[in-house]
Amino acid sequence: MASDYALSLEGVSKYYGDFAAVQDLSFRVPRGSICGFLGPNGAGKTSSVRMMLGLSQPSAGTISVLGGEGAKVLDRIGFLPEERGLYRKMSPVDMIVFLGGLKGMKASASRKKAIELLTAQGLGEFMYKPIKSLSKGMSQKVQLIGCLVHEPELVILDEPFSGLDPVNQQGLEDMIRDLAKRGATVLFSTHVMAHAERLCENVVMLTKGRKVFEGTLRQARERAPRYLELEGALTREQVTGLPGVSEVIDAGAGEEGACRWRLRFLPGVTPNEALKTVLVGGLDVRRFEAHEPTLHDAFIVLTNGGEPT
Ligand SMILES: Nc1ncnc2c1ncn2[C@@H]1O[C@H](COP(=O)(O)OP(=O)(O)OP(=O)(O)O)[C@@H](O)[C@H]1O
Repeated sequence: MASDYALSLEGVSKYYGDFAAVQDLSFRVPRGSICGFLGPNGAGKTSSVRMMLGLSQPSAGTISVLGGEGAKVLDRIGFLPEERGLYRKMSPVDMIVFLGGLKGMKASASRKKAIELLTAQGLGEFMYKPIKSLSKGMSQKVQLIGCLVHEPELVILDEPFSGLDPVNQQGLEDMIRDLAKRGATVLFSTHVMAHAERLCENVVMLTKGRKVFEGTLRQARERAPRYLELEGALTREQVTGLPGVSEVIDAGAGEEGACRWRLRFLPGVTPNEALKTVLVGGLDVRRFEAHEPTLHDAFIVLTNGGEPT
């Protein structure tokens, strides 16, 4: 029976000399899912991706890709590297036919697919012009289409959103969703949490080569503290005494001389009890706002601001 996982890493480490770029990394990506591979600069994302593809060998541990090893299943993988590079004098169609050929596609089949995908991505009028006449966003789309032309089962995208404007970022998000809809597995690396928040079921977070989190978006957000902001004629003593409060931060002056307090809560405690006490107790509150943590909040906590915990 085929494995339920498109990608599986077990105890993987990568040393460059004495320096450990990746340490004891284990995680799995279910088939047909979109996985965000998250971490600050230098976390070890690219080093890990290169090992998944068989472009470099792990110093320790094992990697299974589509039931085999990266180098053996390369034809079933689509890869967008962080460093982009296209032949500037070639046209998008010829470039994509060339890239399809590297994956064993016949020129007639890849040409048909290239025209179809370029047209769908709004590049119809540029498909026979030299790539050097395209904008950066357009070139990036061409490179992405080049890595998808052979309809790979697993798509690995290293920092695919970097250098794209918001409209092209949105277009790329749509392309990633479409890939998953047709059954492909997508893993993309990024340090911008908003993309992962919109796209992923599961995320893996790395810091300084070590995994600090693996799980669903909801599980990640639960790791960040919630907070409640209260504005009114309230003293620090009054808000500190509310149920479940772990920390009180002065958030500056509110309107008409009111105080603004930001309250953090003990792990697992919701702000509900504190709010009830405020309202039932008749405290002078003019405004309140409960803040649900975002993936960005979770990233800051889980990566300890980029330092290992
Ligand atoms: N070939 C190499 N030789 C020595 N050190 C390397 C090599 N490649 C990467 N490193 C180091 O390993 C660490 C992880 O780098 P890597 O490129 O994997 O991180 P990353 O998470 O992809 O970072 P970024 O988001 O900045 O691209 C960094 O400290 C980097 O300097």
